[in-house]
Amino acid sequence: MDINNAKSRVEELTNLLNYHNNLYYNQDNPEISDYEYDKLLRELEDLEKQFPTLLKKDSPTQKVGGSAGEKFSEVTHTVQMMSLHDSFSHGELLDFDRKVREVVQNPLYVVEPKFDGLSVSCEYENGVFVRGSTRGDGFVGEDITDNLITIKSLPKRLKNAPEYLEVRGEVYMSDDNFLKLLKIQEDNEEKPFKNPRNAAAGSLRQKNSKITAQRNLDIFIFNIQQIRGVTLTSHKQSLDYLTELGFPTAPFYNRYDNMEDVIDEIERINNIRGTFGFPIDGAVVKVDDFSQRELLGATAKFPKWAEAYKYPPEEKETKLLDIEINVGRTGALTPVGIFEPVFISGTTVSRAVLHNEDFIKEKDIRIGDTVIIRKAGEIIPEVVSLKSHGENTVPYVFPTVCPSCGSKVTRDGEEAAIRCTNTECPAQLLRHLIHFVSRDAMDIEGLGPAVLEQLVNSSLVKSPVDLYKLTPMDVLGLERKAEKSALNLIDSIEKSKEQELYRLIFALGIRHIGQKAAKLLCDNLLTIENIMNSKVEDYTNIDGFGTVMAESIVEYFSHEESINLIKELKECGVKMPPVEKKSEEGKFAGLTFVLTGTLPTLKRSEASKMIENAGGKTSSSVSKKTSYVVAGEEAGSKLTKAQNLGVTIITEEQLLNMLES
Ligand SMILES: NC(=O)c1ccc[n+]([C@@H]2O[C@H](COP(=O)([O-])OP(=O)(O)OC[C@H]3O[C@@H](n4cnc5c(N)ncnc54)[C@H](O)[C@@H]3O)[C@@H](O)[C@H]2O)c1
Ligand SMILES: [Zn+2]
Repeated sequence: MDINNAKSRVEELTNLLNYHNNLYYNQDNPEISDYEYDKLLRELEDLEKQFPTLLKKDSPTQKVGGSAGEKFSEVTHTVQMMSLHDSFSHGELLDFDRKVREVVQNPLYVVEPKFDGLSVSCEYENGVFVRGSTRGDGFVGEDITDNLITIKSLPKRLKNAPEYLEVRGEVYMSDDNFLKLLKIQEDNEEKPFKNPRNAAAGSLRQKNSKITAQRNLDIFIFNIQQIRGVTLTSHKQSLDYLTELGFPTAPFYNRYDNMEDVIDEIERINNIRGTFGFPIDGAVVKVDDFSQRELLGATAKFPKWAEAYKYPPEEKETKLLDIEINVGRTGALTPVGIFEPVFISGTTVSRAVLHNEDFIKEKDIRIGDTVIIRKAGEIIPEVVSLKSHGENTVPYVFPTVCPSCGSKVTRDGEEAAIRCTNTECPAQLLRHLIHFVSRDAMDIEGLGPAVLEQLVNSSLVKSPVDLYKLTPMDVLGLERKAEKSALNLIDSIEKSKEQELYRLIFALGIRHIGQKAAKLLCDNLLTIENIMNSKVEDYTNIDGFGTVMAESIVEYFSHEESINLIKELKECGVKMPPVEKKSEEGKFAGLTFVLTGTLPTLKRSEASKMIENAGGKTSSSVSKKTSYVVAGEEAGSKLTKAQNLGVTIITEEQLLNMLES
């Protein structure tokens, strides 16, 4: 690869990883498996090693991926909460050992399970739990004290405690509690969490600590961040001490003086990892002696005295019995493999995603074949590859008509997806309705998929408008609907007429318009009429709005059906209240700032806060719409871009002066 290719791949990987970091850390809703994420991160790390000039200070390889959200108040960590460097092979562990031995002599290593949950810090003053926080970006986290209090296994009072103690641990959800939660979510027809880690993170970062309490989280404490009044000299000693104080610590943490034994221990843990009852995604090797740790030091992101070993995702062979085709909301046909049930990573599974037509063709996967499936911490596993063809199997032919409505399907251009374009397709209608009533959209309680399916099948509902025409008698005619719940349902449909405008825009299910984009549209264009009648340029003038999104809206409202839908919804009483324009308060109202490089005194999060408090906006990328770029030391590509675009560049000092003046 030459430097130019490498440069564009580095940029691409950086964007991708930042995108997935946001989904994973801030929304607890990853799109790809950890395994796939780790592969992308490793590719970036390798490219940066090969082309050191491409290494940026804010690369995902150089910083912890999270950030403190707006839901909670911020906590500044006295001791940085770092990440761990990953190894994926025994060879990499030997490299780690070699590097350690270049600095210190005769290291002892402690090996412990790597819990798969959410990293937290807990502080105790004179033995009383006073504060707990998330890792955030490692420097500033979120105050989640109230939520941590609900965790039974976390001691709130310590006996014989030191004057001050800050410990670090991992909040997790046990396998049992995770399976229970999935069952509850299924019964309530809620979107299930993808894996125990996301369930733990999603449950802990709840504004309402009552919800956290219901989720039955647990915690393991694995480190002392700060202590006053007691002196400890090694990791093993501090884990023993934590156990003595009553903290839940790892069920085993053994110490070794050579890498062969360390690797044996790591593999022993791997072989029994399904039996623990709590989720782990690897093992951690740590230099035991604190004075040796000091000599080894740290990078910006992780200590050089510890290494994580990530276990490969579990893979199993099974027989493919059938291929089912699901029709999604936008009409996309997705193949799902149905196979002989297998037990994998803690659960029995019998369905797996088969991606798309190209995937099936490329691997020549046929019904009756033996395939390899993998579950990389996800609940719905995926087919990885073909193991062997079964007897008398024939190549799979992807349907040319929609399995739901029988219309001919199309495949547009480059896209791998095959779609049914019939606007009256019942399968699409059902998906569309499920989306329309969902919690983030019109939020109609009591209208789960099962009820909607009956409404669609009985032809009572042919479009979202029909929901607003339902009578209690219609609903009572459905299976398993008692009078009370029928009335409740009509009531919640009625209530949804008052929903804010952005919810309706999101509910329409316009391609590329998620909840955030819907909010942007409403905040800037204020009324449904403006949103329906604007031109591509009007949309792209909105900060955060791209051409793809703009074109998608224009295309959506170019159809008569879309215009009629809005009209009929209005006639049925859906309010679509106009958005009140935010009063232009604060010195920085209407201004957008981009921060880049290391500022001399402020952390970036602090500077952002100050800008936002003054009514300004901050953005992570420079465009023509940027008002100011605040540049610190070692500012990289954003600075160059600002110069090219002629955006005003200021220093931290100038920013502070502007705020004060
Ligand atoms: N699927 C996605 O889209 C996606 C996106 C971002 C990150 N991720 C996952 O998150 C990982 C990166 O997250 P990270 O930076 O938190 O690193 P990490 O989770 O791989 O390792 C660091 C963490 O391990 C935890 N830990 C658990 N047991 C421990 C023990 N015994 N000792 C010390 N620490 C222990 C700590 O809380 C620490 O924060 C990636 O490798 C990836 O697997 C996935
Ligand atoms: Zn169809």
